[in-house]
This record gives sequence, structure tokens and C-alpha cells, in this order.
Amino acid sequence: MPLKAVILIGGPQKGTRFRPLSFEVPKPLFPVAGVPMVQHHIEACAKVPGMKEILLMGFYQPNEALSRFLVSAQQEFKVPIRYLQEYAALGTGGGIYHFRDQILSGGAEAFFVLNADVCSEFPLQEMLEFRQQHGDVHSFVILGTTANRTQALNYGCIVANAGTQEVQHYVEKPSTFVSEIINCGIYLFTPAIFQHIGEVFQRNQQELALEESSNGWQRAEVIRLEQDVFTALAGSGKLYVYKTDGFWSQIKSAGSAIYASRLYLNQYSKSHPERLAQNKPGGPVIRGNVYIHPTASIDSTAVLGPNVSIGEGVTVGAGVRVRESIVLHGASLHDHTCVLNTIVGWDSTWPWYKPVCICREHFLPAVSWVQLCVFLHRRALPAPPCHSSPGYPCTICCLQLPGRSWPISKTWEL
Ligand SMILES: Nc1nc2c(ncn2[C@@H]2O[C@H](COP(=O)(O)OP(=O)(O)O[C@H]3O[C@H](CO)[C@@H](O)[C@H](O)[C@@H]3O)[C@@H](O)[C@H]2O)c(=O)[nH]1
Repeated sequence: MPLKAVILIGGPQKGTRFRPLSFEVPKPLFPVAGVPMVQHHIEACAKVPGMKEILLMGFYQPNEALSRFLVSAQQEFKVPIRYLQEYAALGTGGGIYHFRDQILSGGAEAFFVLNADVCSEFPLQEMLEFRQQHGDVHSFVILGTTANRTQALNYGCIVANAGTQEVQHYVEKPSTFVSEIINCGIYLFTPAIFQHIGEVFQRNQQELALEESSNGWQRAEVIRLEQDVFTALAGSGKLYVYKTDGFWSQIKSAGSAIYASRLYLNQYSKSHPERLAQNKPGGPVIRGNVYIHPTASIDSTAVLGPNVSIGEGVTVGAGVRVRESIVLHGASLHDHTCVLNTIVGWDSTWPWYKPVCICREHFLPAVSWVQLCVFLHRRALPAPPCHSSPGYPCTICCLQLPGRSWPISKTWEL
């Protein structure tokens, strides 16, 4: 069956919680477990038999980093990959409606839509099989997973028939508890979805025609898949949920990128053992799952892991300890430093630092600082307590403040 996949990558105004990490590269290209975030999606899509084309859709200006990535991913995964740029942020449903001809060209009988800012096992083949077994071949499938009652409020919540898994009720980010089954942001659609999105578009047009506005047509194209389409489809017999037990997480904040990295590194032991570093005589000590870019230079007395990802051209000095961290390309960790629960910024070296927490809430006041450099010197410091993002590790980082030197807070010492 001819299939396509659309990856929703958003654009520069979105993803503010990811700043300043997203200043340097667009968030979808931020490395998670050693490869750009969306490469995990592309790899999963390319594996599905019948995949004809993968479309990245967003409102980023085309840029060199994105173009280079697309060329190398096409070569590696042997599937056409294109970027479709929305003229404005059209929402999670507006872009796919606007580019529907491109999605369906070549006779696609079904297509996946994937949010770029999630990490997952991407059980795409299982979603296809589920659709064959439950519902009918024209139904739409949402990937769902279980969250606790508090966490669920941050996601799309799904109430489904326990036997058939048909979605009976859908509420996007409800204010009170609706269901523990949440929307993972991964969907399987048939071309019939465009009739439903089209109805929303027509309704928007009619409503906006009443307003005296010159850009009414454009605003009518802004459509949210979740609130505008799924809510209406619930209970119609056309929308089903496939619940996965596999790993899944959002990647919204810098702290959650470390968590996502851990999940993917763990998966590598089965899917890509060659990407995991091994203990070798005369090499650094590797504990648990660690990715090291082939161009990185690691001193043999360093101890790395678990859950560490070392980027291109990174230098790690003697006696360095790195744990639960991502070290971005070109960074340099001087001798005997300790890096825990941290993202080390591009090309950063130590010497000025101020430990801060970069979880969602605590990080916001710091977003205006120029460069995220992350670094703790000669001491192992525990992550400060974080209550704002339950479930996510709280991240310690340092901000590089040219000309200023900050003492490490005594209270954070081990
Ligand atoms: N192309 C494009 N992509 C967009 C746009 N707006 C958002 N996106 C992309 O669509 C995805 C969803 O983004 P949000 O709109 O920020 O939604 P959310 O808060 O992440 O919630 C969504 O995902 C959750 C799972 O992670 C779901 O639980 C929830 O129901 C919803 O689908 C992200 O990958 C984002 O980059 C847009 O205008 N255009």
C-alpha cells in the first residue's frame, strides 16, 4: 500500500521553552542520543513497507542546516524527503490541509502524521495492523499511552470503548480529569481526513466572512487537528486509539531532551548497538548507555555514563566525570570536571559558570542569557530539587557570563 508520512516541525516562534538551545539550530535538529531529533522519526517511517515519501512541514525559513540534513537523511534512508514551508503557522491541521495535494500525490492510500517534539518507539507498523483488525480500513488511528491523572491534563485526553478502542470522547488539555489515555501526537489517516478538515475550513471561512478583515481567508486556514477535528470525530465511529506500552515522551524543554536521550540510548542496545560506546583497553570507562561521536577526543581516564551523548569534535580531559548529560558539538570539558544532568552548550569551555536549573519553570527567567554553557568544576553536584516538571529530571547547567565569575553554591555540594 503506498504510504506517506508528514512530520510537523513547527517554526521559530514555537518551542520557546527550548531556548536558548534552539537559537543555534532549529529545535527539530537538536541532537538527541547523537542524532537530530527528527531523524528518529524519519528512520521509523522509512522502515514501514510502502513508504513513498516523508514530508517535513513547518514555518521555518529554509536554512542551510535543514537542507543539509534533508540531503544526508535521503541518502541514508533511501526515501524521498522534502520540506514544505507554510506561509504562516497554520496549526497542526492547517498545514496538512494546505498541502493535501502534495501529500496525496503518487496515490498515497494512507499517511502518518507525527509531531516532531516527541520521542517514541514509533509503532507505525502496529498502527497499520491495528487498523486492519479494529475499525475499518477507512478509519483514523491515534497513538495513545497512559499517563497519571495529573500529567494527563497537559495532553489530549481520550475516552475510548474498552472493547473496540473507538474514540468516544476527546478533550484537548482538559482542566479537570477526563482520562488517563493521552494522545501521543502520532496519527494514521486516510485521504478522507481532508473532508473533515475541509469542513472546519469552510466553517472558519463563513465565520470570518462576517468580519471585515483582509486576511480572513488566510486565518480560515489555521486549523487545530486536536480541538477542531478530533473533538468532532469522537463518537462518530471513525476515530480509534491504538494504545502502546512502548516508551514515549514529549521533548518540550531542555531537561526533557536528556530524558528522551536516555530512552533512545536504551533502545540502541537492540536497534543500533553499533552506536553505543564499549569499554576498551586504554579507553575511557563507559558505564551504561553512552554515545560518542567518532570525532570526539576522550581522555582514557574519563568516566562516562549512564545516559551520556558526546557530540562532534568534543574534547573531554583527564579525570572528567559525565553522567546523564548531552555534550554538544565543539564543547571542551577540562580536566577533572564533573558534568551531571546537564546540556553542555555548543563550543563552550568552562571557566565562568553559575549553576541554574533549566527545567521549564526555573529556566524561563534565564532565557535572555546569550549562551548556555554547562559546567561544574571538580565537584560532583546533585541536581537541585525541582517541583515544576514532575517526571522530568531537573537539569543543572551553567550560563556563560563573559567577564563574571560565579561561585558554586555551597548548598549544592555533595
Ligand atoms: N507545521 C506546523 N507544525 C506545528 C504548528 N504548530 C505546532 N506544530 C507542531 O506540532 C506539534 C504539536 O505542537 P503543539 O501545538 O505545541 O501541541 P502540544 O502542546 O505539543 O500538544 C500536542 O501534542 C501532545 C503530545 O505531545 C498531545 O497530547 C496533544 O494532544 C497535542 O497533539 C509540534 O511538533 C509542533 O512543532 C504549525 O502551525 N505548523
